[in-house]
Amino acid sequence: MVIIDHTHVYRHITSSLLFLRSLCIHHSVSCPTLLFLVSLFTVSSYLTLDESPFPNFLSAMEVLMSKLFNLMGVFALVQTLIPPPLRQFIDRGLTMLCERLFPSVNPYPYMEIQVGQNVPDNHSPNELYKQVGVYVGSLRSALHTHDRLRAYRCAAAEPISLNLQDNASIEDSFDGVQVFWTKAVTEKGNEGNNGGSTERSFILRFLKTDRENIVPAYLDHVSKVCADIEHKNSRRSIFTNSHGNWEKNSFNHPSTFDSLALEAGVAERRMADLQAFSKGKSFYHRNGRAWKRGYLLYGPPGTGKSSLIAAIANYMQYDIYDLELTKVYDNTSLKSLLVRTSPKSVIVIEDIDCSVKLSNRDAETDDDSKKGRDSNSSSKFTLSGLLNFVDGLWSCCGEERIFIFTTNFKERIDSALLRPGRMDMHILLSYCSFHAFKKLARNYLSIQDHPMFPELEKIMTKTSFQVTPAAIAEMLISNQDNPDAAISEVLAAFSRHVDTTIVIESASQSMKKQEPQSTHTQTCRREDGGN
Ligand SMILES: Nc1ncnc2c1ncn2[C@@H]1O[C@H](COP(=O)(O)OP(=O)(O)OP(=O)(O)O)[C@@H](O)[C@H]1O
Repeated sequence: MVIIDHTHVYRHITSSLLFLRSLCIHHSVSCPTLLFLVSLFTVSSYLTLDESPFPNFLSAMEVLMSKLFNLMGVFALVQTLIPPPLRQFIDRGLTMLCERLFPSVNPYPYMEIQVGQNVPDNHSPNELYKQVGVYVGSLRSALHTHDRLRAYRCAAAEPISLNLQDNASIEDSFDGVQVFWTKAVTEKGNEGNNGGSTERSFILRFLKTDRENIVPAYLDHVSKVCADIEHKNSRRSIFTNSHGNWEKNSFNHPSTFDSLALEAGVAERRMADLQAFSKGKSFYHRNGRAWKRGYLLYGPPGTGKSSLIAAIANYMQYDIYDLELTKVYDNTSLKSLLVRTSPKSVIVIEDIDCSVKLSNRDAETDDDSKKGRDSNSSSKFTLSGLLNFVDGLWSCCGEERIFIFTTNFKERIDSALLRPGRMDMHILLSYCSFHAFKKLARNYLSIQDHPMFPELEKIMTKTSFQVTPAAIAEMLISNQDNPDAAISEVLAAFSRHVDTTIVIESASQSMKKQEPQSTHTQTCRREDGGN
């Protein structure tokens, strides 16, 4: 009696199936070849069995599978010995034979798309080939499933990129569909002679039934991911306008949301807003809005407006276009500058109230003003030109852009420029609070707490004397190796003013009774003449 170990048989079956699958996928073995092999096994099993082929189905299967398994090993060995062109020839022949014999059976369920190094007609480099290389190297599965990868770096400052070894394959999925990439390398011409050449390509393989889901959506996805990676890896640039053109420079400002001393929760809210913006393409399009965002940063000098712009650009990994309005000749050149900005960029106009005379439209009286012109200069550039720049038909000729205006005097800016849609958020950057001070102390002095903190907090909340983060930063920098001295200096600066402030405040209050006046103006004046 034959005792059959069922587990043994199942294990054979499973491993054989897995082996078949991997042969199909990674080694371009088509179904006809496999059908041929399996038939060969069946016949050989039939011949080698003592009795009828099916005296006991499971024992027959066991024999069959063990033979199949052995032959697969031999096949894999032979496969390495057969040159690829001959292998492809045999495969094609068997595929055609199979299609003739069994027209209703799909002998090769996979579809392949070859992405070559060059465009076939004009031999120019195939951009998609480069993109696939970047994409495939970025797949996380590459690190986990491959023991051998290639690493390269194009320039010293660029990050390291990974890529597949020649003839290696990798699996990916898109919208629930499984696809496989193979980095194919074919030798052409006489090997070893100068006339021979190497043809490289990526081959995308997926089930024919998935073709509708894959082409072109998946290839578009590959291009997009590659563009994102390249954008992320590229170095930031800052552009400034000169003679109607943008001049490019590399942007290395180190400011980040972490290095900024802001009020509690401000950095987090800004980052959340920026994140929502960067992911909001479909939201903006669905609602018929141009995919752009406008921020007005206002507050006294030295409160971090420029630093916040740099932090935003670094956080979003956007380039900066620093628009100098005094160098813009007319509305047409403004428009042409706008058209030449790239997507994923921050367009900045600093100190918008001082750049050119863009006074309140309602208050414009003379002839030039009626035409919307800046009467103080030879410029034909107008306020309405600027309004259209930020939120007109031309403002949406590039996508994913952030407009940022800064000013020390928000009240001087025309309300039309500040309305939502142009400046969506107005962000006040103000004098240094104790919360912001602690952040500066953490960044500049590397301390989280200090015995003098409670006293400093008390004084900072008690006095209306205000100091900008820039001024505090200076005190900390000059004592960066000595936290005690640094905190003492800040404490002394506030203590010196605390009495003065009380005097000024009480004087101010008594004056207010006669004629209302801003305490804020008093404290600012004190700071100007400070120390
Ligand atoms: N909130 C802040 N957090 C950290 N550093 C700051 C902050 N504000 C100012 N600083 C420091 O002070 C210096 C000046 O800041 P910044 O140029 O950003 O100020 P600003 O508001 O743009 O000034 P202005 O209105 O004169 O252009 C920078 O070196 C920056 O490091």
